[in-house]
Amino acid sequence: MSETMVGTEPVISVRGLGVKFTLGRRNQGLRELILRPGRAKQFKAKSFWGLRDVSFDVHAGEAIGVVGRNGQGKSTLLKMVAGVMIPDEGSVAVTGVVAPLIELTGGFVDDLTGRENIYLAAGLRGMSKATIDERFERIVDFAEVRDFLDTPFRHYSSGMKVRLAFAVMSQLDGNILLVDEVLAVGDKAFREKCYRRIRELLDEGRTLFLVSHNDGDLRRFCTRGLYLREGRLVADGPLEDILKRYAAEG
Ligand SMILES: Nc1ncnc2c1ncn2[C@@H]1O[C@H](COP(=O)(O)OP(=O)(O)OP(=O)(O)O)[C@@H](O)[C@H]1O
Repeated sequence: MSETMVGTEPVISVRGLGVKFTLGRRNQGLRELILRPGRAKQFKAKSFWGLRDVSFDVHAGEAIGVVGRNGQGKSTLLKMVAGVMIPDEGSVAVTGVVAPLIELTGGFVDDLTGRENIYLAAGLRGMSKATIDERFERIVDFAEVRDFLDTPFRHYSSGMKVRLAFAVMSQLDGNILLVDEVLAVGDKAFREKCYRRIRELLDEGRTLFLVSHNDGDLRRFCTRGLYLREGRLVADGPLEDILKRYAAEG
């Protein structure tokens, strides 16, 4: 954290955050199910904490890399900051607006054209029609889908889908940028373009949360790291220290 941040209010404040998941676990194999159908409805619910006792503050302009092995709570943490999940314990306070570059194509509709999806996705995230009109060309240029604008989204290649979704989301005005593995998708040229766009957004003073398994991507943007293990925040500090610790334990 720089000297100027000391004393300023955090843009994200997470306190004692806990999220509990319940998995429906079938108690019988298929054989049992067929041979003894009367007992086929026996299930055992299994609960576990996806996140537990997580606390930290983030100040405006910080760029944070979130690391941890598969299934340790990284995406869940970003979803909590995005406000798309409700905590079972603790709290997440966010000042400002979040631009979530997570589950990118989630809000896109297969039957609508690229053009319609741009208006729908940006509109749903609070962008006015006038602003979308104004940024439309920029979005289309970035996504390189001009020839497919009036084609239904379902006919886009998977790379084209992600390109269009990233192009829309990265034009949102949110002061907090959440990026979850989108850089792992797409070809090299598109990744470079995403890097440039993220750098621009950072230079404008946005706050970044980046989940990645790629140390190069983390080092490129982030100065601070959060290390999650089994839903617990086991380390929070300078990115290099966090990467070292993760490498030693991972
Ligand atoms: N809605 C849900 N219901 C039940 N379990 C869930 C749900 N969402 C996540 N989980 C579980 O919570 C744990 C943490 O998941 P999460 O997606 O946050 O991990 P991650 O660290 O992002 O993993 P990866 O590196 O594989 O993307 C996993 O065991 C996952 O299966």
